Amino acid sequence: MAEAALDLRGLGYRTGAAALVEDVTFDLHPGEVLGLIGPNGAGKTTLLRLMAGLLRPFTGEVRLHGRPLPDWPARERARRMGYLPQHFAPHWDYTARELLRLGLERGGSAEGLEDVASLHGVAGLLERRWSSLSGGERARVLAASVLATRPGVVLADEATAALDVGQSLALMGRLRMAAREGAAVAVVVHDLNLALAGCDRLALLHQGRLQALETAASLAEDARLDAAFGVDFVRVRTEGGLLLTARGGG
Ligand SMILES: Nc1ncnc2c1ncn2[C@@H]1O[C@H](COP(=O)(O)OP(=O)(O)OP(=O)(O)O)[C@@H](O)[C@H]1O
Repeated sequence: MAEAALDLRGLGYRTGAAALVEDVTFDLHPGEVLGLIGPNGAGKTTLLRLMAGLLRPFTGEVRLHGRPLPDWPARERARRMGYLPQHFAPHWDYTARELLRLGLERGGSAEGLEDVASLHGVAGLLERRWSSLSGGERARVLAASVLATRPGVVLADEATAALDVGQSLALMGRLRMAAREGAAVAVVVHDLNLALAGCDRLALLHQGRLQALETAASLAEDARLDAAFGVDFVRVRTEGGLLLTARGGG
């Protein structure tokens, strides 16, 4: 496998006495889409923010292309990493065009704005102000402004949460496209079937700890999934792979 784009070693984070992330170690490789899954409060957002360098770990470290994150000049790091937050509110009521332009400038990209908008399915929204966009439209514009710069590492926190099923699949497709072009992608996904369909490997977090890190197909069969979510999953075999459906709380 290619050299890691991001490597996490013994990563830990706490507030007061509570450990939000504990002893997490894994590599994220160019060309892969890694899904971060786990129940509410498992530590997925905290882990993603540690990976993005937005939080400083209490233990361990994150390295980007072999170099510790704090050693990267902020601008260089921002150019190499695209971060899609769970919640985003711009400081100003920008139009989608302005947000896309800001994204392209931040990434030092020479790509044409109209081309990028078409590629990401937001050409029809360019003149709309942020305040006028629906939740799903905002998510699409935000994703476009981050992916437009073709960052080498893409970290997306529940980027599909506000999207309908078609748009969710389309966004997962764009993350896949970024990976094919060489990006290392980590995405927090709540919809397990979307995660199974769209990710190469899945990292299962529970109570701040990495419970499993396996191929999506393998984790789908793993009883640790049921244990983490407190659910007996029914596994339905289809031509496209396993589908998970929940039987009820344990
Ligand atoms: N600043 C903070 N102070 C105290 N506790 C926090 C803080 N930030 C997060 N937590 C707690 O840490 C745990 C992990 O939070 P995190 O947002 O990382 O979980 P998550 O897996 O992303 O959850 P969800 O699926 O609900 O979005 C939660 O119990 C949360 O309440």
